Amino acid sequence: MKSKTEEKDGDRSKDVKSGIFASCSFSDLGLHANLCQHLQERMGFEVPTQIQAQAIPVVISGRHVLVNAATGTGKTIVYLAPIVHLLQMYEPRIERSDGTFALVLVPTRELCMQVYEILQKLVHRFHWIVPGYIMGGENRSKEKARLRKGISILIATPGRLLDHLKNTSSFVHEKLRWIVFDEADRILELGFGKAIEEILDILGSRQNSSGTRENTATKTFNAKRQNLLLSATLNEKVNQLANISLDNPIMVGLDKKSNSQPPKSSVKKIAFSESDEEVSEHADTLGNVAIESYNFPTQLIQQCVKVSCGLRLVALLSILRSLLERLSSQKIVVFLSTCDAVDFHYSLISDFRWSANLQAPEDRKRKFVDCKVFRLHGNMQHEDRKTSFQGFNSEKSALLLCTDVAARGLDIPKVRCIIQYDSPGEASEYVHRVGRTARLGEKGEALLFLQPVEVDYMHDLQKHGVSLKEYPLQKVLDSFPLLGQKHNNKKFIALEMHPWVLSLQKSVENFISSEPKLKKLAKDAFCSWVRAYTAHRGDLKKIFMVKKLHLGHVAKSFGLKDQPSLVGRSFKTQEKKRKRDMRQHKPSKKKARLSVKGT
Ligand SMILES: Nc1ncnc2c1ncn2[C@@H]1O[C@H](COP(=O)(O)OP(=O)(O)OP(=O)(O)O)[C@@H](O)[C@H]1O
Repeated sequence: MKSKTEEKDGDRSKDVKSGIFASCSFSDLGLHANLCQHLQERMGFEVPTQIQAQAIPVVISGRHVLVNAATGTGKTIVYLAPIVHLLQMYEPRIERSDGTFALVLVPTRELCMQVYEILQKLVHRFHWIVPGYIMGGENRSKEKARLRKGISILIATPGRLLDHLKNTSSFVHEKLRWIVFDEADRILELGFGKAIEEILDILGSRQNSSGTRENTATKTFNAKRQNLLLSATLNEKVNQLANISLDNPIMVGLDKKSNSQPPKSSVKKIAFSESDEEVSEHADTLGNVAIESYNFPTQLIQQCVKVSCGLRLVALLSILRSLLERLSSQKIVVFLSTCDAVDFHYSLISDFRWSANLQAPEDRKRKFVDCKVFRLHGNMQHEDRKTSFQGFNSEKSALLLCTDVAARGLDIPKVRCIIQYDSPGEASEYVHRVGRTARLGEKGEALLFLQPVEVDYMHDLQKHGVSLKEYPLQKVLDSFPLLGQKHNNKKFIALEMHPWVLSLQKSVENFISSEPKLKKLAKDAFCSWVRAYTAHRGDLKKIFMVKKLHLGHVAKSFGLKDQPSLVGRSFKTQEKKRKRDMRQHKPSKKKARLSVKGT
């Protein structure tokens, strides 16, 4: 028999799910019966989500569309299902020699593989529709061979696509009908703007640069072309992309509750919630589609861990241990700002063994964070990156340490907690990072680490509709027994003096100083972390001020006992080297910033 709490939880989950799923069926949306049956029986999708119910008929109608909906609401099917539906209707049937009919552009390799895998399942009954992918890091000649044979629906990262468009003469795309930009804003943030313009030019799908829409009858714009843009966060960059790539689009998913300015555009707007449905015409250009307030899954618990710099590492390790003790099966993702920081924390967490008794012999020490650990960042070898991502995906209980390379679009089953150990910068990145949990009505929690000097960032997030509760760090620290005894939690004690904190910090420092490789990783991570901290942009510079950092405390947060001046000197040396390299290579400001961020 179910307990009352379980029943309540069940009811709540039903409520959440009813806000996500629509009350119609896939066939009501106009999709082919075979495809609907396949979605239900093979993929387990009983009914469409609300955004699917809203957007699929619009995509089938052939209009250009801009889709905005919360993370994890099923946007991938919004474009893949109508494309498969329309392609399977072609008479005579399409053939491989016809080349590519649909192109899906995504910002990262992991997302490329993920969309490809969903597409593979979706075309299962339509064997004449060939799915394929091309992306950075893969073997070019093998990709050329696959393109020569013909790929009907192609998933691609922008750089590699442009490469093939320029250099692979056997890549047939004359019949291209759809261009989809998934995570459109991220593609542009990663500096692919110029590549996208070139791609649109080569494919003859770019509208004129004056910002006014070209008549679809003009020579460059193919009347049959249908372009789609999707993201959970829209901004001025998407606005620019929309202006150059969409023709008289319909916008689906903008919620009335958001503080968005109504777009001054010829865009038709359809509200996300069915009861809210509204279609309205606006004036001339796409103008301002920036959304200030973001939508979050209602079941997502969002908290903030306020902790001073020197205690960050101990707090992180303790929270991880507490989460894993609370639920034996836990999938946790920790976001860090740089590749070096990922490598250091990965090695530390994988190897650090501990006993509450500091004098205990090595063989009596146990792993402090007892679960499988994975890492993911842009500087890893392509194959390692693949193995790591697939490994974390398939585990029931595991920890992933990563940069923002994992922030977008990734649909990893059963992730219960997102920890933002380093803050995300732009609020839109916060949205995507936390969006890796609480997907499609599942439970999830998100913890954001902030130092006391950074708390203004919470106000910045509040402007975007994010409200954070304080995480009970003291209570968690009190809950750990030292030498078999729990801390007397009736007595308030400053975290800096907390016996658990002191003991753990000392053990971590001893462990790192005894492992030369780890110590080197810690120093590198320290240096790149400080550099990344200086790379915050715009108003965020006033919150994340490097001047306010105590470098000694930063060193402590990497378990370094060295005096800050020593580590600081190596930081200065690296900084000089970086400036010298920059002078030699002269990358654009944007690229320099990205390399500092090092995702
Ligand atoms: N109609 C449906 N019924 C059940 N599950 C669905 C349905 N549509 C999609 N899903 C599942 O929901 C999850 C989220 O889908 P998807 O990754 O497309 O979300 P998204 O909106 O693109 O998220 P993000 O903004 O983070 O990229 C996936 O696991 C997908 O298989």
